[in-house]
Amino acid sequence: MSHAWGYAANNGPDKWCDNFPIANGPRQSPIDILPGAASYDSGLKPLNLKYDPATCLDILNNGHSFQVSFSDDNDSSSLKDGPISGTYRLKQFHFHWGASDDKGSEHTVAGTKYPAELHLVHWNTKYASFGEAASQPDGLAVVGVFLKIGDTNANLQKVLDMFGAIKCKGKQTTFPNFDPATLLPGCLDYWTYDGSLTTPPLLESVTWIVCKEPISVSSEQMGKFRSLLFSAEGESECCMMDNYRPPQPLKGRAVRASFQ
Ligand SMILES: NS(=O)(=O)c1ccc(C(=O)N2CCCN(Cc3ccccc3)CC2)cc1
Ligand SMILES: [Zn+2]
Repeated sequence: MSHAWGYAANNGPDKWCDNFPIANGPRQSPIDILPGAASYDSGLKPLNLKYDPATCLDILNNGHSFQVSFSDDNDSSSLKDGPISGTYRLKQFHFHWGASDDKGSEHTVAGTKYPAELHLVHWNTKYASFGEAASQPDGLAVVGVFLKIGDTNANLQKVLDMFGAIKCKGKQTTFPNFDPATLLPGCLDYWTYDGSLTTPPLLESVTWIVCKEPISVSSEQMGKFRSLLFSAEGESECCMMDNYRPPQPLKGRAVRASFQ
């Protein structure tokens, strides 16, 4: 049976526990990050991100967000060091955003919501595939980057310019030679904690790495995000917005900081 989960009142985050009881589990994401309660860990290494634009494949409207997917049959685009051991390969990146600029991020910082949040999804190569890794406690590492209203982001605009081809759920088009490193902030200081996927199946397999520094996005660019549709061609149009899960209980977890 396919689970028709979404972000509406009848199928949104408050209803996900009906089909995915792990929604009330011990290591759910996102969380509200309290910088004053995070403990600086001098043992945390700098993030070692290596991305090859040649691995960029396509862009897809999956009905919940849009995602840019990468070929992951070698380590050309991968994450090492930081809080993790071994090598994690980049699988895809996607975003979450709000109906207005005062909300949209999944993680919050001392209650502050950003208008959007980028997730770069990586899987642990000690497992055979993303799908296998997604069910393991150390299977995934997701780098989260906040978007903050400011100057137009020319690198992000390259992604937004593809939206005409993926307006509706299920639409996909090729997207060669995009470098996801251009979406990273200049400073890679981060918070890290053990968490989960923020969408069903909400698997508790994610080492979260949330960058302290946001990247910029203009208010007009945020409007472009909201021009995508949750709905498929021929269905009544439903604008894609507020596709974020609110913060979940910390349940005793430690949040570590890579910076003082
Ligand atoms: N917001 S986030 O936490 O960064 C996030 C990261 C990844 C996905 C993701 O790619 N998907 C699509 C399909 C794969 N499933 C896992 C799976 C389920 C069944 C059989 C194998 C793997 C996960 C959801 C979603 C959300
Ligand atoms: Zn996400």
